[in-house]
Amino acid sequence: MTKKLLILTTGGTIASVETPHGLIPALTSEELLSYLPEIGNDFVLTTKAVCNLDSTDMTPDHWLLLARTIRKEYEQYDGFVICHGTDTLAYTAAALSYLIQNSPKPIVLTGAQKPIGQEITDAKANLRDSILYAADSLSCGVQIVFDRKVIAGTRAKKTKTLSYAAFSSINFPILATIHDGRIIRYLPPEKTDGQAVFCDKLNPRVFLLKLTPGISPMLLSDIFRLYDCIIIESFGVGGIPDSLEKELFAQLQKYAPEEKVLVMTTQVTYEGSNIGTYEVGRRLRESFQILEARDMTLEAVLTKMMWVLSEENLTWQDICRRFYSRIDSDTLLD
Ligand SMILES: NC(=O)C[C@H](N)C(=O)O
Repeated sequence: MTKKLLILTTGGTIASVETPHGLIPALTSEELLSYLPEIGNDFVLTTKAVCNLDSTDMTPDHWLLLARTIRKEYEQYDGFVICHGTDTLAYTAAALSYLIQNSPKPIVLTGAQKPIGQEITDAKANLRDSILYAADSLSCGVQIVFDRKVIAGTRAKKTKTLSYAAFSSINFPILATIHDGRIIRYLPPEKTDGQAVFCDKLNPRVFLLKLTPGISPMLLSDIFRLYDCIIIESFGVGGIPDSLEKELFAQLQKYAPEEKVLVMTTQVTYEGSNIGTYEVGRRLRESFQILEARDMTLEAVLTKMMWVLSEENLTWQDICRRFYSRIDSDTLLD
């Protein structure tokens, strides 16, 4: 049977045109697809514009809108392709991985470094590969297809600003590559027979504090007052500098661990954190109940915490269980 796919567009470079003020997303979803006239012979493709933004302007509300749109259309289609700007694509992919879990149908995100209307562009190949991947019977769950690579939705990070190879899979193997329309899978997908589980809430009050040498503790009390979760992006495997420790510990003592959730992660891209390694980190772990991101990407930690804290009245045990639970127990994805 011919596969029916829904192509959702959100803007980004892929749909942008050159203007005197710089690139602006302007193409309609039909115009975008018209650049691949031949692909309509093999699949039934329907397009729908969700928004038309540079992905700099995507927010948690847009992630919820995308999840709601897919939920509404879920039964009508065999798979979904989301065209998205590359700058925050990894955040959207991670957010959708938590908002739509256990999906037997593929939800593929793609974009481009060059607009689809330009003579030299990666947009057509990325869009074509995404459609092929979303139409393949073995595909399932949330993934990014970009520059011939298939990356798990919670493992992608934009690591190049200009190159076509814009995304890397962090601390996890690439799931597949696509060459001349052929999908070569490195990890066999575990297709679930169950139902997709949709979530329609996120808690956006999650703050990222990136440590810099000699950082001032001045803003800590405001951050703790305004946010429900503080992610500290530490330097290496993890540690709290002297300049911050006194005020951080004072703030943590004021709240129960479930009131203000502290998550430790690292600003180093590969190999993850381990706060227990050095004295500068272990003191924190021995004094307070905190979460550790270990090898997760920042994009995944931030969006997962928004999902974890979307439920009300969670105990510390509930928070730990939700944060450390794997969204896919077979492939060990957090
Ligand atoms: N390549 C791109 O798509 C970058 C663009 N600024 C965006 O994220 O929308």
